[in-house]
Amino acid sequence: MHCSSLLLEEPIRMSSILEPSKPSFFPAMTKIVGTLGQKSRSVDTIARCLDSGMSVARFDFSWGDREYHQETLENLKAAIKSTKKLCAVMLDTVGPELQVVNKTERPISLQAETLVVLTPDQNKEATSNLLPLNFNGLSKAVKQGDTIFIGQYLFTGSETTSVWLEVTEVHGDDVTCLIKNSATLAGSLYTLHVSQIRIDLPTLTDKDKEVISTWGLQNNIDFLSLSYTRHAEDICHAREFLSKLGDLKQTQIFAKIENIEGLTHFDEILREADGIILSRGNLGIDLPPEKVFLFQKAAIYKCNVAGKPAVVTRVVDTMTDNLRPTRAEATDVANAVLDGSDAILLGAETLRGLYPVDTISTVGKICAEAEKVFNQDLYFKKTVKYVGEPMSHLESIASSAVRAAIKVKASVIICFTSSGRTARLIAKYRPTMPVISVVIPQLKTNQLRWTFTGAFEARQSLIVRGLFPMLADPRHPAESTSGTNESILKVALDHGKAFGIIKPHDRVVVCQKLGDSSVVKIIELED
Ligand SMILES: Nc1ncnc2c1ncn2[C@@H]1O[C@H](COP(=O)(O)OP(=O)(O)O)[C@@H](O)[C@H]1O
Ligand SMILES: C=C(OP(=O)(O)O)C(=O)O
Ligand SMILES: [K+]
Ligand SMILES: [Mg+2]
Repeated sequence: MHCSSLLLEEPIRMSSILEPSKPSFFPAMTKIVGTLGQKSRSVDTIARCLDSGMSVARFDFSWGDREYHQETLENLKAAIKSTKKLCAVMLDTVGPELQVVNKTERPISLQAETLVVLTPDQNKEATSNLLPLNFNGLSKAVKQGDTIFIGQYLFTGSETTSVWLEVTEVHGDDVTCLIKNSATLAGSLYTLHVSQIRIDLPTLTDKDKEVISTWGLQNNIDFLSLSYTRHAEDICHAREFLSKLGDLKQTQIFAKIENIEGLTHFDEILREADGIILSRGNLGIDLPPEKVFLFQKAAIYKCNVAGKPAVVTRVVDTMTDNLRPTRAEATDVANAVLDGSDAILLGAETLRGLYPVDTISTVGKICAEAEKVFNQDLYFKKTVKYVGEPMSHLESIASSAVRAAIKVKASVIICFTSSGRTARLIAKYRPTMPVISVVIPQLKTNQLRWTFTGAFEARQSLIVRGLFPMLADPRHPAESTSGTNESILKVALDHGKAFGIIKPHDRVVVCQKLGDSSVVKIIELED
């Protein structure tokens, strides 16, 4: 994984492409977020997902109730225990998502060139010419000629179960549309998307607030995935809401950019958010297809230079039903890694797919191959130039640690961190070797009870490219004032050896704060 000799910007010997990859004890540096649901909720399947490289589990409240998701989460906990693999928890909100309500769950066949009426009257039964919605403001939001898309939850955009409509008339609360392609809507949950309009619904809905303050609080969620983030204020509101919920003030907020409104406010959203999810499913409907790549490259660049994680969705849709991705999908995953993304989010593939575990391992393998040819040198220079001078003390130390590690061909960087800040700054410079971030717990009190910090910080690094957290023993002194306190370092080295990433005679770069000075040191191991 770490000593790459190939660079895409240089001529590659074609036969070298076929050389087998060196066995790696570590999964890819790029992280995998899996959406857990019907096909990925047993303890056994989740354990295999963890073993294949999933490090964040997404629970999407667009569907399912609290009890259902709690059962899945209990299974996740059991799987974490049996595999000894850490996994973070992400709660995904419903937000202003428009849904077709099909209470009977009978399939509805829609015929091209016929008319269908969209109504807010949810007491009506869904039929081939009438579709009830969960929203009563559609007729005020659309006009004749607008394009509407309806697809099953986690649609790919091209299946025979998705339909495109054109608005022909608006009367009262109802909207009449011409069906552009024949399709059969099967199942109970259908998402409706109107291209490029504003939906007058709050980003954090009452249902979302209820779920966060019950399920979210009970389970100490690491990430809130804020669906349809459209403005920076959406993040501020969500942050304010979380701040009143005890430990959830530590929850990180990832803004999902799913429409043009979010895209146009990208810079202000990035300033407030802890990370970004490039929600290509919905955004791919809102944007003309020829513009999607441009958004992806521009957004990932901005996340990279800000040092905030970028997560890309909808990568191997066809693996929902197939054991192998298409060539286009396989290339797309690699390109996401080359663009600089931190993590890949799997949706339908793990939720209702036939091959959740194979999907994770296939995506992981593609990521690992792409990481080998990632032009770290170019990336490093670009980032240093963007940051400019004078650099902050910590940023200078972090970038120097990465530089030193590459120069001496270190097998791993070990960093000590409490808040996670140092680890994130090291990851920002995209080292080619894994970073073991040793999270040093701090004891804190609220006058009633003592608690240790560190668990959130460790799990939250599971979405950052290259970071592999390790929780330090709280009995070790948190404030190490002398270089002689090396006991935690020894534990970290042993951890790396046990995982097979550190071998005898390897070089290791260590980045730590000692008293009020920061040090980068290079150690050469004996045996
Ligand atoms: N070898 C070590 N053993 C124990 N603690 C250490 C060692 N090296 C550094 N530390 C402690 O780790 C903590 C790292 O936190 P800090 O430097 O504040 O990072 P961040 O800003 O990322 O939270 C500090 O409290 C530091 O004293
Ligand atoms: C992941 C996405 O959103 P959802 O929450 O609807 O799956 C997406 O739009 O790509
Ligand atoms: K959602
Ligand atoms: Mg979406």
